[in-house]
Amino acid sequence: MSHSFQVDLRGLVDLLSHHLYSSPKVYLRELLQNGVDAVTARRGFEPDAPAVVRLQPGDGGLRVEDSGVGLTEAEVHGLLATIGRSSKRDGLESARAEFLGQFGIGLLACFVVAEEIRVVSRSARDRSAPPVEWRARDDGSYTVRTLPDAARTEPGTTVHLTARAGCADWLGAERVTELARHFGALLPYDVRVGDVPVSERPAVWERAYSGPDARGAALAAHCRETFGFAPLDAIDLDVPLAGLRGVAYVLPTAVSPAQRGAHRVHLKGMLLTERADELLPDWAFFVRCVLDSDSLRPTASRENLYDDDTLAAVREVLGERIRGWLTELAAGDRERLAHFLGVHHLGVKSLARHDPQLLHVMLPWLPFETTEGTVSLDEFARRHPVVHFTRTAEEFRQVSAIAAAQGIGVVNGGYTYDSELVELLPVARPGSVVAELDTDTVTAHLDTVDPARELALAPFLSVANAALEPLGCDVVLRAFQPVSVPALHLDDRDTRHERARAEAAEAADGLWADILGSLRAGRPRARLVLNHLNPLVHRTAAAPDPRLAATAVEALYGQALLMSQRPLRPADSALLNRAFLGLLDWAVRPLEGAGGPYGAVASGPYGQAGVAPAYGGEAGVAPAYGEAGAAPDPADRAGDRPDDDPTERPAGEPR
Ligand SMILES: Nc1ncnc2c1ncn2[C@@H]1O[C@H](COP(=O)(O)OP(=O)(O)OP(=O)(O)O)[C@@H](O)[C@H]1O
Repeated sequence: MSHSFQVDLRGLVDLLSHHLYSSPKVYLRELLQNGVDAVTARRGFEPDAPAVVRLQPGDGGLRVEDSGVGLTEAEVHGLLATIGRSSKRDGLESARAEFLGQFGIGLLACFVVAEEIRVVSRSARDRSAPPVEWRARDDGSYTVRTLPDAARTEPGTTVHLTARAGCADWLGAERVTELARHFGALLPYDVRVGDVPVSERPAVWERAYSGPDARGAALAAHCRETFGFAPLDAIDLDVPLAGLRGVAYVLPTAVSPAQRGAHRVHLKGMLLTERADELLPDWAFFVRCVLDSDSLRPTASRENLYDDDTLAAVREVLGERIRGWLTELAAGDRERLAHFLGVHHLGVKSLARHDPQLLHVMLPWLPFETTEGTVSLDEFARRHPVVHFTRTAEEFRQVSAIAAAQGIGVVNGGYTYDSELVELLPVARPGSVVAELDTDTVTAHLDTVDPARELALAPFLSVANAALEPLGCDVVLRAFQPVSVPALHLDDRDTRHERARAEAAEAADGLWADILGSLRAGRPRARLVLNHLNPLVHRTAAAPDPRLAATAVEALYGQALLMSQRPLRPADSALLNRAFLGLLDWAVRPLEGAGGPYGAVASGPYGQAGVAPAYGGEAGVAPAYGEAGAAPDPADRAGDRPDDDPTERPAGEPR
């Protein structure tokens, strides 16, 4: 024996109100939608039929009357009283396209705010059929009865809602007016609350204006009202073939490309959502849209867009439109383009990576940081036969001043998308040559020092190399501009990766160490290039005491590191600290003894205990290179100072 499902209406309403709809306000959208669909259905066979939906709040309830197709008694049983049955789904796909509803659950939304729904309807299809009344309660019971002819003379439907306890507000005049405007301002028919029209049609982007300025001002005002910002520009989105009408407003300030746009989408005039985030391609994050579409479909909650092929096609078409606007600006309105790029160059760069045509169009306008300031790649490529670039901003900072002084043009590829775009340059500008700048290229561009001079400085270079050995850094001597830069720290990513790998290999054991060892690409060395033209480097090389020279080289290393703006490792911070104190120590040393400018320190405020003896024993006697053997062991140096308290160094921090 077969049975039919029973429906617990209260459970169903609870499901809708708590899990499908975001707010009770949707009840009004469902009523508007049914009224509009009924008018559309009637006009399908009676084109001149009146097209009115009137909402009348009052007496703790709401009345919604439409001049639509109406229902016969049989249809009331079959459609209103059958959950999930819809007259709008029965026809062909093309028939469904005309209507807003399709699921057959909309009327149930009224039970979220009403305890009783009473419908009085008269069919336009069968004028001989009497008016019919359907009365349904939220416990699932309903009654149907026919009414005398006089109860409703004209075709159409009136829905009466009686507020559920605590929900009278939702049916009050103020709330109903607000909601009707919110959802229904662009509906195609005459929608009123009482006698006050709700409709704002034609939409602001479809109205006739006295000229472009008046239109621009109206759109700007609309954008402020809708999104709360004054747009940089407005892009028309009319694409009749795709059933799309609307406008995209360009944001006046930069936003993160990761931020999903909240667009306002109407379906056949009815507001579907104010938070559509899948409407545009990701790169178009610099606009906010208001759109009315005939082709897109809603999800069952009617609060978002159904993600299907149609949405993908719409995304494509809208992207095309926004791209077209950009191309037009580049061709004809440079001032506006510059203004736009000043704010949104990141979005355009992101787009240009995947769009050779746009890259070609925008290349003369997109700004890049280079050794010649902020210029376009186009212009830069014209000036430099080889466009060098760094992959990180930090590498750029390390080398930009030096590279510029040697005549090497470098682009900072460290900003988002920039290195990708530089690498695409040969595609956009055939014949251009692009090369990544590494430490070897920079060093190769620096002049070598006269071999005899370098030989004479060999003892100093040996001290310098020994001083930086614990930091994995080689010291080389070159002559370069600007003279004011004493030292250049070169440490590219490959070197750093290789060093990190080597450190991991040392810490690991067994198989893992072998694997890491087999990956070894070469000696992981950073490089400190001392500038032979710089007077300070001269004086350092001529320092009478190798220990002073070593401390000065450490300080030069620290300064070069700071200039490169690279994050400091603990070993680097320790070195900076040590070098600073070491130099201070050397600087104040003449105070020792009785001959200093402040008289004898022995009896001074510091007393005897404050006097630091010079390194190596006798105060003031500094061993020259060659004497006292090799350079001091940097690991020992700090420790043999009497005032160097090892307890002040953070535990585990390398010296
Ligand atoms: N005002 C009305 N005039 C004429 N028919 C109506 C009216 N309201 C509802 N109906 C009929 O009742 C059916 C069910 O309505 P309901 O609102 O539950 O679902 P729907 O509008 O078909 O779909 P959806 O759930 O997507 O809104 C409709 O398909 C329609 O045939």
